[in-house]
Amino acid sequence: MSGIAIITGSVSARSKTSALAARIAARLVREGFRVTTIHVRELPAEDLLFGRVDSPALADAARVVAEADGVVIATPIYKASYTGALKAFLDLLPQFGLAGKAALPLATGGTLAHVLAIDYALRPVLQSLGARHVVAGLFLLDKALRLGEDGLLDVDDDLGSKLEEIVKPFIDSVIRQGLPLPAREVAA
Ligand SMILES: Cc1cc2nc3c(=O)[nH]c(=O)nc-3n(C[C@H](O)[C@H](O)[C@H](O)COP(=O)(O)O)c2cc1C
Repeated sequence: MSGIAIITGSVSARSKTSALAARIAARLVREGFRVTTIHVRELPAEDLLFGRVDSPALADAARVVAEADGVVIATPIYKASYTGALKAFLDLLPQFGLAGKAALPLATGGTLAHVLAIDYALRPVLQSLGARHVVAGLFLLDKALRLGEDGLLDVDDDLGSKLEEIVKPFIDSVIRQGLPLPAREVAA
């Protein structure tokens, strides 16, 4: 069974981004993946800031990423980019910590002015970490996301089909990486 690591970058306890990530997690579990979610806000802040990679909580989180076949990164946009908390965690990963993995970038934000933050901010860092395939991501406006009392995301048909559109290529990419390369590519 392939493993997926989901990394959420919100610092809020009641987070629309984390609710979005939970929805994606449930979809991936239904598909048969083993899913582990790392909420960066739950990692020890001082260890994160001081780059203590050997702290047990950070070492565990890094191991989850290392062992995953695919990674979903879900972040709110802060100051036109992904959050500093997320960056602190990504900085602790090895230089090519996403090598061989499929990656799905997700962002929530308050303004469409920053809809491209996925492409100009998040995608380059995933590529620099060696991700094999960064699939098309999704930016959602916070006002389009509603949380229920239980903290779960209300998903109407429109949102449901947007999520399906981005999850399917990610699943295909994770599955494809387990397949042998065509002979022509191996010989090259
Ligand atoms: C400190 C801070 C900075 C923000 N900066 C931006 C921004 O530059 N662009 C934007 O679109 N939204 C910005 N937002 C809005 C959040 O991205 C948006 O509300 C997001 O959905 C919050 O996600 P969460 O509920 O998971 O924390 C900012 C919010 C905060 C708290």
